[in-house]
Amino acid sequence: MIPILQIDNLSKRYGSVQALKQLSLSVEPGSVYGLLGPNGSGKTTTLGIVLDVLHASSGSFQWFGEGLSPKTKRRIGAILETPNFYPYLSAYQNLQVVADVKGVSHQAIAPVLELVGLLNRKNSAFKGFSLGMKQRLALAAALINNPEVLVLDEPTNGLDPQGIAEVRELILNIAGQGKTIIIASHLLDEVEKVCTHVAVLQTGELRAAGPVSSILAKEDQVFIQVNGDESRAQSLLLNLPITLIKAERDQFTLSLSPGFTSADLNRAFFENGLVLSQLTVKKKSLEAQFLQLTNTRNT
Ligand SMILES: Nc1ncnc2c1ncn2[C@@H]1O[C@H](COP(=O)(O)OP(=O)(O)OP(=O)(O)O)[C@@H](O)[C@H]1O
Repeated sequence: MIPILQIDNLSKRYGSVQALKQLSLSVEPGSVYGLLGPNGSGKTTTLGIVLDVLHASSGSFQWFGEGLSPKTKRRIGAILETPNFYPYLSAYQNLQVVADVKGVSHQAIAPVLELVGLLNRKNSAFKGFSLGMKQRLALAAALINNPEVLVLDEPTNGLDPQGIAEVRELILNIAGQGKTIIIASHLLDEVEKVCTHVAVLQTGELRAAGPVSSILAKEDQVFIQVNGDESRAQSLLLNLPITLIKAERDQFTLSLSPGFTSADLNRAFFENGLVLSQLTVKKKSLEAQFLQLTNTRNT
């Protein structure tokens, strides 16, 4: 399958600041892809480059397997900054302006207002909107030409808890319609709640990337391969203090309950006459490391 976005060895230097170092990642269709990192880790720089607002120092990227062109740009909707609308125009009138700029029929306005929950406020002036409503109107504007991908930079920044919940729910709704979404966020909690995949950035370097469930796993995960009787291994595992995450022939991924170590697991197999040909522990430390980096869970 052709990735929605493929980034290869992207680097960016601002004078003496190396903002991005050899970043490579791939966003698959239908995913909600989080770029997670503390302030200054290079998220906005990455989005700026792939949206053609900034130039990379080196490296390349492709959208839909092609270079960026007016045609590919039309397939991407983006909100990079706090949205700017005309304060005295209504939500509907502001979207008329956006529709005209993008060459879209005004018939597209009502459905996107409905999607973001602002249809009943369509005649209210923008200046009276809460920050959450302003952000939802920005999402409506980004969606008006029905793009395949939505790119959002810190979409819940500055919102109150209710606004945050509304915008996150809306993002999930939009993803549910089959759109691919790329979100930059410094909030681990946000990425866990909204994203299917994550790339963790620190000072411009990729620390880890993959499905959220494996990258931000709560427990240490242990991968084992059994030499010999797979079904006996299965039944032994059922009687041990572990949670089975994945079983594939003679290979098992599991998490250990507190107090039960990988040495205990190895001994249990040995005592039951089964030999492990491989035992690898994937530390949960990424979450711990990330929390240390950002020093917060939800600010
Ligand atoms: N125009 C610029 N000139 C010089 N340095 C810059 C410029 N823009 C960004 N930087 C630096 O590049 C690094 C990456 O910044 P970037 O804004 O991409 O990070 P970020 O993860 O998006 O953080 P934030 O959420 O704070 O925007 C930082 O060290 C930042 O200070």
